[in-house]
Amino acid sequence: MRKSLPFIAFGIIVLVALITPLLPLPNPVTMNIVRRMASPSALNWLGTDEYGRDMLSRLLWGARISLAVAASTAVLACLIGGALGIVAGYFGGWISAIIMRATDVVLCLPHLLVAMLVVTLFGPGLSTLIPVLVFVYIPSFVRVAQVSTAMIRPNAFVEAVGTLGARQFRILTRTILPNVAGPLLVQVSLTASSAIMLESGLSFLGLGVQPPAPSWGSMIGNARGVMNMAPMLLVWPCLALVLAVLTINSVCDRLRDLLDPHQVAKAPLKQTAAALARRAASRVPAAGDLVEIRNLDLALAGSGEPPVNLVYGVDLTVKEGETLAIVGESGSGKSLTALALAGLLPPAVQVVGGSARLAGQDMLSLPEPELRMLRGSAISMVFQDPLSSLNPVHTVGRQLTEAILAHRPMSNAAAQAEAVELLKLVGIPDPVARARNFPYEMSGGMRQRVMIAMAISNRPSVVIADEPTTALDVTVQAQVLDLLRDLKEKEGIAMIFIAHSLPVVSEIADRVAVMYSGEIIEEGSAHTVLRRPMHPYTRALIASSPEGDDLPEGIPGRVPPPAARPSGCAFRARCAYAAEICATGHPPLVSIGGDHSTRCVRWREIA
Ligand SMILES: Nc1ncnc2c1ncn2[C@@H]1O[C@H](COP(=O)(O)OP(=O)(O)OP(=O)(O)O)[C@@H](O)[C@H]1O
Repeated sequence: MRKSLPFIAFGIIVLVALITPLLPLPNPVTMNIVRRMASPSALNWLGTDEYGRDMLSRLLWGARISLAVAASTAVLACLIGGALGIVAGYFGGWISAIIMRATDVVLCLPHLLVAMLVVTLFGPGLSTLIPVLVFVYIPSFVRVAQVSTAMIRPNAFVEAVGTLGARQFRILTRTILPNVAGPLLVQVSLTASSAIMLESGLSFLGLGVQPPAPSWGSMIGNARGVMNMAPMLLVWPCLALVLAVLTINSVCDRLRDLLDPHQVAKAPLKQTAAALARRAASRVPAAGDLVEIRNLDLALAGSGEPPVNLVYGVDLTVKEGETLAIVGESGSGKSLTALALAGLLPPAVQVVGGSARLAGQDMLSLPEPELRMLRGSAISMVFQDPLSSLNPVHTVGRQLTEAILAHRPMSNAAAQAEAVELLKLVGIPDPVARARNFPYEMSGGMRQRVMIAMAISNRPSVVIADEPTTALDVTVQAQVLDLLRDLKEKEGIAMIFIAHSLPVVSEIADRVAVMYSGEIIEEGSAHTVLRRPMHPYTRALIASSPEGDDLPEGIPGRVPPPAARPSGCAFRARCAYAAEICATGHPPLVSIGGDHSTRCVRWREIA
């Protein structure tokens, strides 16, 4: 309820502004000199102004103008600035240079002075005010959209859509736009509250909404002259202004929280978080599966387009204390499968079927607030790049302390002591001094240890480690793998370990699932899959990163893009064992003894 309060308050403000013409209020511009500056009464609930006009009526009609100016300014600036920013971020080069330099120039101009100049030249009124406000707010949208697009542009999925022959316009609108919509939406709400302030400032100076039309700014300006005799005339419009801006800012904060699934739960949720985590833990069937992913189908949904399947019918289970490794080349669907379990799928990717249960709780049907409480407490993640996952402006000790306090109510001092213990547990020497370091003061290996400490800080039942050693050099890789293995043995935490290379997972995994082109093609105990691989793709993966002095053998070709997945076996175009039968029908995942299964129809010949 507390979380939806800003939306409720905003909804009430908008509703009241919309129905103002229907309310039985006195005309906001009709003067009544006899009742000048009258005190509040049954006739005029908030009294009258210096011309005898009803204050309540003027406030509500003024709200309509303020909100209309704010909404049209924010939407128009978002459309123009967002489009320019996406184009600049996507194409880069001279196009970006021109757009961004022009943006810099506009940003250098003081908003209020530009608005005053234009309004003075072209005359006051809404038809001048709105375009000038749109002009001064466009640059902030350009910047947000440009930065977000430039960050998404290098991702494999953007290139994949391009290689399918999609036109630039389609890539921009269907692939990039859904990924930058979140930050743009937050900017819309920020701009709306800022535009209300600017409009009021201009109206106060007599350059905005023209009398006798009511506007909060002009009401403040008029009340200033009579504030000695009727101070409340100044209070009401100021109060309306403060309330509207505060409400829009709170909506903006909530939007940011809702649109950023990586945010951890805030302090008020501590009790519920702990309760949920306990509830989740208590649901674990005695010797049952902690994680149970069944028939998971994920797709890239474009408006009006048939969805492109990215992950097909994935079935996976992880028992308590067990480590499951998901292995495969880039683009095989490993990360999306794990992200679905954590409720962290990118906005463009949708669940089209199946379930992903953690301790019996279907994570795909949980609302975001509950998911957020479980993240960090029942399930946590270690990402590939610790530098971008750690906040550069806080010490690692503080970040660890906050991670603990977000889920467990305790004193700050106790959380700090626990943070130091955690640093010690993950093998960081001199943990008390290291807790005071900023992330940039640590080596890559140290930072990854901090990330691991953070992931286990609330004793989750399962940790997802998404290529945690890829960004590290070989020696440090081995140390981090040793640490994860130790933690798994000492703490009994289950783990889903995502990797490209099979030898890496041989160190740590109990079971291995090999993924190719969105589906599992082989699964079994780590020992069996590594010693007796029964799918040519698994064999090729092992040969591509051999142990010892053997030379690696590259796998010819590349993973087919999701929209161009061939019929039959998806690996057949790259497979040395491919035969006619591989092109007919989709090969099922068949059990070939014990818990070992493969999707290769020719596994007997391979054996
Ligand atoms: N936000 C997204 N929008 C559109 N497509 C996406 C998105 N994220 C992933 N994909 C696509 O989904 C498919 C599977 O991606 P996923 O990241 O799960 O692969 P992966 O095996 O984990 O690869 P990597 O090892 O590179 O992380 C890829 O084709 C990828 O391009």
